[in-house]
Amino acid sequence: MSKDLDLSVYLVTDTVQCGALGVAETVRQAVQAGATLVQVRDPDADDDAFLAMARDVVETVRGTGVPVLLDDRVHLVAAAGADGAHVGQSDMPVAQARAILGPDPILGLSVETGEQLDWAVAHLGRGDIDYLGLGPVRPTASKPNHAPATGLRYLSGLAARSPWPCVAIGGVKAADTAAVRRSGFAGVSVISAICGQPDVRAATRELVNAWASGGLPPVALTIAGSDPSGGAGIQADLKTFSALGAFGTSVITALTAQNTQGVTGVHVVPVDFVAQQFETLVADVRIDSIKVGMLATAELADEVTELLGELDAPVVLDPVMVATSGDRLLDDDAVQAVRRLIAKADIITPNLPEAAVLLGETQATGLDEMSAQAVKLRELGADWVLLKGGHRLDARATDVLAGPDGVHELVSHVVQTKNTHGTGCTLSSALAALRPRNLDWPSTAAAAKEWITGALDHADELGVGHGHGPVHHFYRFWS
Ligand SMILES: Nc1ncnc2c1ncn2[C@@H]1O[C@H](COP(=O)(O)OP(=O)(O)O)[C@@H](O)[C@H]1O
Ligand SMILES: Cc1ncc(COP(=O)(O)O)c(N)n1
Ligand SMILES: [Mg+2]
Repeated sequence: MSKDLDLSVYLVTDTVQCGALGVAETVRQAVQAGATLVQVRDPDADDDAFLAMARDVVETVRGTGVPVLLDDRVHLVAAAGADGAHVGQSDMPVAQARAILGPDPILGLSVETGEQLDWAVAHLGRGDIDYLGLGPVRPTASKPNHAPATGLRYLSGLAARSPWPCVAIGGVKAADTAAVRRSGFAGVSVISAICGQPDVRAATRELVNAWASGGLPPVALTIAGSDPSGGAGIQADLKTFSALGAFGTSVITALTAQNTQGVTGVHVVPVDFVAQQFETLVADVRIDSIKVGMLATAELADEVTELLGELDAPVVLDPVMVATSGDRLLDDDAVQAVRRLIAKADIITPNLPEAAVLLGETQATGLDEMSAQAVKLRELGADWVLLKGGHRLDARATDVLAGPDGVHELVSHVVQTKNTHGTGCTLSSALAALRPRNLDWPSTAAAAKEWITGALDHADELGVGHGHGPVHHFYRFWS
């Protein structure tokens, strides 16, 4: 019988390591960030204290679909309302545990050696247990008396012989996750990689992402126009992706003839060929995040709206209307089509003039007005709105992020430079590059804002063009 167990990021609690945050709160945050299975473990607690803690944890994850197992104490599973148990080699024998639990609850078994695996294979039925925990991968503080760490290579040999899915346990870190996955395991089981980490959500997210990607870098897609001067459009997006560790792919919507002083012409790619670029790409390449920029015409905007429906990846929409130089990049009659596209986006990044056009209002001048407009823009259907304040710099460069739980400001110092060509393109593609490795949009936006401020800080080092030059996408790499 398959119980459809997702073992990929399996949290085992440690009361001491969870520290002041506590076991239940640690579990709550980890599950929120994507942990798939939880085991309550505290060998030192008496049954009453353990039961209370287990009930707390069960209550905390209720409704999430994430199962809760108890370490060792099979007799408390029913009382705690837990979904099963995990037994070690020196705990209650599997047959007895299964007899107490009945056929449905989840039962896991720790295995450390080839002999133990051979015994399990010879004596246990396929349905007696649901998974094996193989370890330790490294020596750990949680289980100091256990067998010396045998390492991943030895354990993956056991996993290959196991008729049950296996998780790797014992000192596993996010950086090990890709290797664990490639070694044939169904998941990583961790204590200290989550319990006691300064940011439990971020630590869990790192494991979840590392597992999901198998250690591969995210692939980001930009759907945008070309800027031959290299500071905006597709060129800025690919540089940004590269600088931030995402593999860049692109679908080109329009060619512009453009330099740092202005746009002298736009050649729109036929809609069918935009679709062909997209379909050919996604037929072969996984896409982890998408940035949409210049759309030029209503027809293209509608086509892209349709195409995005085929992918399940976060979408950043930069509703590009006018270049820094003042030249139009979107037909007047295309604004309605861009509004339709907004409903397909997770986050939109208008500048102040674009926000005013989308709302049919005058341009915001104060921060309160900016917040109000950001909130109103959410009604167009994107969960998140990053309203950029580059067109109203005072003592600070302040952007406003509006989301489901309110508004907050993203603040940086003002950079004294005229080289701001492509700042909007660069910021939106930074969001797309960073989202797969961050927990949520607020943390992604904070990282993107910090990065673009650095790119502006170093813009004058490039000396490209005579007008509004580009920002320095590779400031973290070039000396
Ligand atoms: N001179 C500056 N100093 C610091 N940050 C800036 C400056 N100009 C723009 N920014 C920032 O760059 C990003 C792009 O904003 P903005 O210039 O409004 O977009 P767009 O290029 O689409 O008009 C925002 O985060 C904004 O705060
Ligand atoms: C092809 C293309 N796409 C977008 C922009 C907007 O530039 P900015 O990032 O300064 O808003 C641009 N100038 N050219
Ligand atoms: Mg812009």
